[in-house]
Amino acid sequence: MDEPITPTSPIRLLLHGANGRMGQALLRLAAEQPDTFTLVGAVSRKVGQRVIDGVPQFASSELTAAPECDVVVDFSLPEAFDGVLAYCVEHGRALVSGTTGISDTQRAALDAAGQRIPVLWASNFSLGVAVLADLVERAARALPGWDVDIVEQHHVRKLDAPSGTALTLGDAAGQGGAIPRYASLRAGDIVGEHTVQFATLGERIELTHRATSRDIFARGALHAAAWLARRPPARYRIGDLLG
Ligand SMILES: NC(=O)C1=CN([C@@H]2O[C@H](COP(=O)(O)OP(=O)(O)OC[C@H]3O[C@@H](n4cnc5c(N)ncnc54)[C@H](OP(=O)(O)O)[C@@H]3O)[C@@H](O)[C@H]2O)C=CC1
Ligand SMILES: O=C(O)C1=N[C@H](C(=O)O)C[C@H](O)C1
Repeated sequence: MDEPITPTSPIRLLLHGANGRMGQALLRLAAEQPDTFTLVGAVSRKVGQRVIDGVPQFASSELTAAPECDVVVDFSLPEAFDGVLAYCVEHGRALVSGTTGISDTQRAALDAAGQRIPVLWASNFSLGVAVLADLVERAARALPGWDVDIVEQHHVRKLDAPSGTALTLGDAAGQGGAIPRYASLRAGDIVGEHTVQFATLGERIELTHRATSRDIFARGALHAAAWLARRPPARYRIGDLLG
């Protein structure tokens, strides 16, 4: 039987996508907060079962062999997403996911999972982007008929386009009545940049967010994990977390 969770016991965290760029940032930052988190496992596609720096490693095909946890944090790829979501629903684990490029069917599965487990998915866990989305909606509402274009730039290894954040900003513009267009650039090691441009004859507004470190996303996701771990089942949004 699970140990009772008290506010003083660390949250048992299972990391899915641990070998990746985000996974490595999450491992480092979670390990720096031993009073808040106990890392019970790190899951990636290629590893077998072994222990690195005190953290048991599991291949995604062995997910069910991972120890019990209070929350799973997932930053992987769309092809890995169904497996981790099914695991969380079946085993009653809370899920924080930042995996982008997921399909409409996968989004619907997230909604359905909210009936059974606490689940929070966000395309971007930085505070700055949450504020930007709010600004974009207000600007779109205040500027009817203006052209709205969203330009996103990321590192060359990013697979999905437009980025999840660009689509979220597009939704915000849509809430304000705009029909946005998207442009994507892949260059060098850019962590993540998003510009929303509002243009009409004779004038132009640009709202830009630049991420220079993945730690902002990892910190936001860990904050979300600590918040979500002890909540009742529901499909939560980042706005619920930020109030
Ligand atoms: N919401 C947010 O704030 C942010 C979201 N992201 C998103 O997070 C995701 C990860 O980004 P990033 O870390 O840069 O990507 P990486 O490619 O560096 O890492 C992906 C990870 O997923 C694992 N993986 C891939 N396929 C499978 C599979 N079939 N089963 C299990 N695990 C698998 C990889 O394992 P292995 O290495 O063994 O192949 C790796 O650990 C992306 O979708 C990205 O867009 C990124 C930054 C911020
Ligand atoms: O893949 C990335 O790197 C990022 N992905 C997220 C997205 O698709 O918006 C968030 C951030 O921009 C970095």
